[in-house]
Amino acid sequence: MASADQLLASLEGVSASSFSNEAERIRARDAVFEALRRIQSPWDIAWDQNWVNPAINASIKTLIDAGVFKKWADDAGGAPITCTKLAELTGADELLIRRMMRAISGQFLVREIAQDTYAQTPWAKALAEEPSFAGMYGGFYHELNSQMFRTLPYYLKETGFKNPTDVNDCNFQFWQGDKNANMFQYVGTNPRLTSDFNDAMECHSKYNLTPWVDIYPTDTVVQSVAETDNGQPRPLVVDIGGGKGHDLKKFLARHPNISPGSLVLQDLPDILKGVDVDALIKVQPHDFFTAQPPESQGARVYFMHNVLHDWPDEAAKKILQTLAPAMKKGYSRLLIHESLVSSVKPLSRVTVSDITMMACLAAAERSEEQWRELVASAGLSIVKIWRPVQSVESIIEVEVA
Ligand SMILES: C[S@@+](CC[C@H](N)C(=O)[O-])C[C@H]1O[C@@H](n2cnc3c(N)ncnc32)[C@H](O)[C@@H]1O
Repeated sequence: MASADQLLASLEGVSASSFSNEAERIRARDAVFEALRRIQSPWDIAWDQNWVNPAINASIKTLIDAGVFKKWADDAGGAPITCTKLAELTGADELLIRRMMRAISGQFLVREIAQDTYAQTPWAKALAEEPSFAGMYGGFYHELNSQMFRTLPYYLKETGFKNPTDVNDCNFQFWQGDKNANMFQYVGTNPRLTSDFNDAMECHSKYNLTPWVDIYPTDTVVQSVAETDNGQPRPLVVDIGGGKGHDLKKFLARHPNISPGSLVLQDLPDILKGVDVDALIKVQPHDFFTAQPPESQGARVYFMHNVLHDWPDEAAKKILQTLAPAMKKGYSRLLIHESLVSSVKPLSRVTVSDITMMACLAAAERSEEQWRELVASAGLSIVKIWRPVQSVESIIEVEVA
């Protein structure tokens, strides 16, 4: 048995770059987290969850809003810095900054290297450099997600602990006290929430997920003979519920020589307001509960990323049934880019997302069996499930049955 000193010494100096690949890093992270849980007392765990997380999140958001991370990077070059200097750069109260920097330093989010002097960590650097990462602490989480987690237990108690399945009568409406809108309609009416929501999705896509072009052989899409309609080529990829278009941007970066009009970005009109995409990507407001517009029918690929997990089975089936007539048999494919809940030891990222879907939309993450049932219920069939090792999400390739 290693002594405490030996154990601690072997942990010192370990960082994200200590591993030869991402799979090893994830394995180490999970092992260390499991060890932490064994070391923690029950009180430690309850303290972290109920006191630390809310206090630290509030401090982080305040420091972001005051411009601390950005000014630290832009005006001080990211070098070690005092709270006096941070107050000078931001105009915020020095004592307020000191209290909050002390708090986040206690969580090892910045490093205290001398009295009242802090050094950046990769996390603090990312907050400065990446607006969508800072958006993880934005309105979408503070004003929406965390509010819904607050009411979820009360809502479920009131329902007699029933698994929720109605997107128009669930925890979201319980929180709002109003049954006239679901979460997406609510987000769409508030431009700031819309922007925060889009940032959050972009950030998930950038940091949390393996890009779809690394999972599915997109060469086969580009190489296939394009179908035409009266001489006009059909779209290659229609991204349904595509948000800011980050998945089409990834496709375009991989296949820069495709012709204009090949890529179509669809979402609700409010969500698409002000999206900034390459001129090669056609932006097309579209509600997926209605038929595909004629010019987007018969596409080679319809792509849905984290769309169906937002909807309970009945609504998800309706979305698929509405899309199916636009798919050309033997040519069109639907790529459903989603997580699969494993039957044994499912990934924590997926199980947490599952409860988020429940809290916001009475929806759920699905197992392979549930995906198969859903796809078949809409008259479609699964060709193959592309399941990358160590990736959170898979691609379910679907054709007209
Ligand atoms: C979880 S987000 C995923 C966004 C994007 N595909 C991604 O992976 O980042 C779900 C998207 O579905 C869109 N959406 C919701 N209801 C819709 C509808 N009725 N028609 C079209 N898009 C809708 C939302 O606006 C949102 O952008």
